[in-house]
Amino acid sequence: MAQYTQVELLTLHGPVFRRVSTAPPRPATDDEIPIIDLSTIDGDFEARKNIASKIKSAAENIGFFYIKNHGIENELIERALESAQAFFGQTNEQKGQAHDRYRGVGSTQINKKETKDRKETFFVPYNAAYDPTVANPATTSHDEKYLHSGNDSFWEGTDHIPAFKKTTIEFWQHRLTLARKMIRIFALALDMPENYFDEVITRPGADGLYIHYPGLPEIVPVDTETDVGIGSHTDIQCITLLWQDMSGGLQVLSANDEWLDARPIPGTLVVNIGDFLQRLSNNRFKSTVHRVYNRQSTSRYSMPFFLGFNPDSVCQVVPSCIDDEHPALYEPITCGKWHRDRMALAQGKLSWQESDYKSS
Ligand SMILES: O=C(O)CCC(=O)C(=O)O
Ligand SMILES: [Fe+2]
Repeated sequence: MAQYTQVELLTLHGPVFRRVSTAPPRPATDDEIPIIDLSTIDGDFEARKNIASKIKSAAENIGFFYIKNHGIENELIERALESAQAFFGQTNEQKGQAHDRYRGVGSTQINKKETKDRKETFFVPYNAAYDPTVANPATTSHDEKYLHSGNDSFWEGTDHIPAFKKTTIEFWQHRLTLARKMIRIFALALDMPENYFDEVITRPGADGLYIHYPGLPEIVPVDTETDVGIGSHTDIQCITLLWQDMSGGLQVLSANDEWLDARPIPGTLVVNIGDFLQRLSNNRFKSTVHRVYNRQSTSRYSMPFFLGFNPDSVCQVVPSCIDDEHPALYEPITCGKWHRDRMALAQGKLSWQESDYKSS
């Protein structure tokens, strides 16, 4: 008989409980987490519709899939990985110099019912000055100023790492370009015109991260305070593009309440849907619970990229996801407010009762 436990997630509607099998994670089959080939993404419309139909089915089922032939050169990924390793290889004091972009091991706890996260992170938020599609980066709205800090001084603390800034920005730019192409495919997958979301991704939330999960001997003895790499959670914004090294450890909660290993596959990125896109799709596309364990002796590195929509654009449930049987479940809202409130909730600065999201 299968045994179950529960995962508790903090959401803006209050806590949500998910049943989870206590069985160890098992490998996902190719049907469960499919590999989708993007080699024709720049081809004709029929080819893009074909990709969209595969993404639609993955998005409606598990909310996770791999992409291959995604157009980001392996050479660039290797350089980015070297930059991440050089950054995390510094002393804590040196890492602290990139202070507002660096979070140390155990400084976050994404799931309050699990342990602190045994990972360290460096992140780069959206900056119009690096966005290849923005002609005049100087003009920013209030919300953009909040999310997209133009304060670039943190790079100074990384000056001594050769090409760190250049490589990090280059990798961020390529992922932004790919994420925008993916959002056009997602519009098709939602049975909308391809350009449906174009106006809300002109200056989007776009956070590029380097993550290091230290190996176990680096924390002696085994530290029960920081057992999980990153606790069970869902991503906040629209889509996540994730590069992971060959360590393994990323686990995805299936619709049957089982943990599945999203095993590393060379040449691929993992794509998953976040809560904001789930909301806009009236829950048709799934924002799926996932977590990372790194219980081996060696480091695990990953590089996620989180795409939201423009923080000040009001977005409503996509019309194709509403009909008589499926009325809109959610009010229009900006991705900026959604993101800010979710981050505040995660940091304990907002309790769900205070928020505007309480269901009546
Ligand atoms: O490191 C990974 O593989 C996943 C990280 C993740 O889920 C996150 O940062 O939201
Ligand atoms: Fe995540």
